[in-house]
Amino acid sequence: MQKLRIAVLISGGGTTLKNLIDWQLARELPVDFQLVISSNPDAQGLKHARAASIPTQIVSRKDFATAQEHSARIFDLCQEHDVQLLVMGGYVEHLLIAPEYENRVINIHPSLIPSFCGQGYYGKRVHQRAVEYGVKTSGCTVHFVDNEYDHGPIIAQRACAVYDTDTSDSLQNRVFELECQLLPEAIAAIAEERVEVRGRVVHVHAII
Ligand SMILES: Nc1nc2c(c(=O)[nH]1)N[C@@H](CN(C=O)c1ccc(C(=O)N[C@@H](CCC(=O)O)C(=O)O)cc1)CN2
Ligand SMILES: NCC(=O)N[C@@H]1O[C@H](COP(=O)([O-])[O-])[C@@H](O)[C@H]1O
Repeated sequence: MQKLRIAVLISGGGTTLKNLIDWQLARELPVDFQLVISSNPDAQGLKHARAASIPTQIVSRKDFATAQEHSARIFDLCQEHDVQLLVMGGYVEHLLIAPEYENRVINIHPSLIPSFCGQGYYGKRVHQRAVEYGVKTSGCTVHFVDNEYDHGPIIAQRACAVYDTDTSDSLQNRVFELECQLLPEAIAAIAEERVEVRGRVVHVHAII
């Protein structure tokens, strides 16, 4: 099978990127990493990319007048590297999708969308607010990215319990374990051409 040419967008620790690299090294993910793009020159995640010999590019938001110009630079790089799928892993900037990349950008969000998502909801804040609200179930969501935060068609979700003894740290750890399975599974489904988008509804066809 042809491997899917992917790029990963990061802003910080790169824990999602590291997990994808580990899956690819274990030959459980049919992808070739073309590029890691960071919005932050000091992102720790860049070390994971360099250790895996993946080319890196820094595209800082502050170097561009508008989110549109910043996003356009990111998609120009994707075109130059013939990227088929762009994956957000802890990316915090607002991305405006180039028409040719519609339904070719995905994100993993650490809650069950449409709960605890949108502007201001990223990283540990998501879990802090879920614990404060007292929900009994949380989880993670992989979705296609459109021009609104955490709004595009949902590809897959996985849930876990939330206990009244949980802190934002303990919940983050439990959800992250789910993320480490769900995102590679979703990417593999896209690579195997098993994912079909019909309006807002995504059909993920099983392997027969
Ligand atoms: N067009 C889209 N862009 C982005 C999406 C998306 O779904 N559509 N997802 C985010 C990732 N994300 C959660 O999954 C997320 C990240 C950041 C924010 C946020 O509130 N950001 C702050 C700025 C933070 C900073 O610069 O340090 C803000 O906008 O005020 C919300 C959701 C990535 N982009
Ligand atoms: N709203 C998006 C969001 O909150 N993403 C979350 O950032 C973490 C990875 O960040 P890292 O790569 O900086 O470790 C992941 O848990 C991901 O779900």
